[in-house]
Amino acid sequence: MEIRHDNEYDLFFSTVQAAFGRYWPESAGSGILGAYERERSLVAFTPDGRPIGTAGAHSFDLTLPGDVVVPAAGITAVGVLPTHRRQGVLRAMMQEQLADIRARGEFVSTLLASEAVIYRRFGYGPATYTEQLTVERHRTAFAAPRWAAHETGTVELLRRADCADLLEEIYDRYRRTQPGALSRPHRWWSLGAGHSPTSPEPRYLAVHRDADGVANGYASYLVTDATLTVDELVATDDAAFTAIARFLLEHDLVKQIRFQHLPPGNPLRWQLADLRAAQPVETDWLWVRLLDIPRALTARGWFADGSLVLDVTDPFLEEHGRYQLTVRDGKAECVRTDLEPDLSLDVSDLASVYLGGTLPSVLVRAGHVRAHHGEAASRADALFRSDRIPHCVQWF
Ligand SMILES: CC(=O)SCCNC(=O)CCNC(=O)[C@H](O)C(C)(C)COP(=O)(O)OP(=O)(O)OC[C@H]1O[C@@H](n2cnc3c(N)ncnc32)[C@H](O)[C@@H]1OP(=O)(O)O
Repeated sequence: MEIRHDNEYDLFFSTVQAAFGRYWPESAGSGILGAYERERSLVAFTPDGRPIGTAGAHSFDLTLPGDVVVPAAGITAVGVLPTHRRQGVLRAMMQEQLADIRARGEFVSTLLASEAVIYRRFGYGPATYTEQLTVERHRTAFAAPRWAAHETGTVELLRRADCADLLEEIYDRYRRTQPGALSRPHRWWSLGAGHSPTSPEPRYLAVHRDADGVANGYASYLVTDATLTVDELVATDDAAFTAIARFLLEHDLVKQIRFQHLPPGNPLRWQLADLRAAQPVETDWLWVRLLDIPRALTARGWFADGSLVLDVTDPFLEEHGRYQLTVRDGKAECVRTDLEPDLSLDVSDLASVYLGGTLPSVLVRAGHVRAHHGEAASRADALFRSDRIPHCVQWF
C-alpha cells in the first residue's frame, strides 16, 4: 500500500463516495464539499495504483477556554473501500496524517466521528457535546422572567444570497469567545452559508439586531412536514439567543420546532412556562486529539489555581510522558517531572477533558482514568473547568 498527498479532486471524491456508498452531487465542486483543502488530502493506493482510502483535512482555528484561538486540523472525508476494510488502511492513513499535522506545527487535531468506536485508538476523545431540543408548538409559551433584560432588538428575515457576509461576520465574533468553536473559511460562506451540508433545500435566515442595529445572532431553518428544523442558532449574547428562539417558537402552521444544535447548559428549557415541553437529546460532537501536551496545556486559559501531575500514555504514537501542570492567575506551566502522579490517563482522555466539556471525575468513575489518591479527581475537576461550556456547531 502507498499513501500520498493527492490533489486530484475527482479521484479523491469518487473514492470517498464509494467508501460511504453514497453520491453527493456537491462533490462535483460547487457545494460545501468544495471547501476542502486539496493539498491536505491523503489517498491510499494498492501496489498496482488503485485508490482504496481517503483522509482529508481542513486548516481551522479552534477556540480554547479563555478566548484563546489556536490553529487546529479538522479531519474529514475519511473512508476505506468496503473491499479493503479491516486490513489496516485507516491505521496507516492516521499515522501519516498525525505526522503531517505535527510537521505543520499544529498541536491539536479535531474531527466529527461517524461512529464512536473508531477514533479513541488513534488518541481522539469526545470533547464537546451538543443538544437537540424538540418543542411542541402548543407548549411554547414563555415563562414570565423575573430578572431578564427587556428585549429591545429586532429579528429580520433575509435571503441567503443577501446575507453571506453578514452571517460570516456574526459567526466570526461568536466563535472567538466560544470554546470548542471552529473558524469557517471565507470560501465556506460563499459556497455554503445558510445551507445544510446534508440536504439540498435552501434555508431561511433570521437575523437579530440589538437596539443599536448591530447584528448579533442568526438562525437558519426550514419547515418540512409541519416541523420547523433549526440547523444552527448562533448568538453572541443571551438576549439575541432568546429573541431568536422566541421568534422560531412562535412560527405558525408547525407542530413542533426542532433545534438541532444547542449548547449544553443553554437556558431555553428554563425560559418556557412548561419545563417538560422541551425534551433534550445530547450527543458527542467535536473529537479532539492532542499532539504536544505541554503546548496544549499552556495554550488554554485557566480559571482556578492548582497543580496536578499527569501520567499520560499515547499507545498509538508509542509515547509516554509525566507532566506537572501548575496554574497560577489564569496561566499554566507544564513541565516533565518524575514526581508521583495524581492521575494516570490515556491521551484520548486528556483530550476529552481539555476544553472543559467532560469532567475528569466522570472518567475516573468510568474506570478510564486512574486517580492515585482521594482528592485527585475533584482537584482535576476544579482545574479543567472552562469559563463557558464548550460547543461546536460546525459540520465538516
Ligand atoms: C472524520 C470522518 O471522516 S468520520 C468517517 C469515517 N468513515 C466511515 O464511517 C465510512 C465507512 N467506514 C469506513 O470507510 C471504514 O470502515 C473505516 C475508515 C471507518 C475504517 O477503515 P479500516 O481500514 O477498515 O480500519 P483499520 O483496518 O485500519 O482498523 C484499525 C482498527 O480500528 C478498528 N475499526 C475500524 N473501523 C471500525 C468500525 N467501524 N467499528 C469498529 N472498529 C473499527 C479495526 O477493527 C482495527 O482495530 P484493531 O487496531 O484493534 O485491529
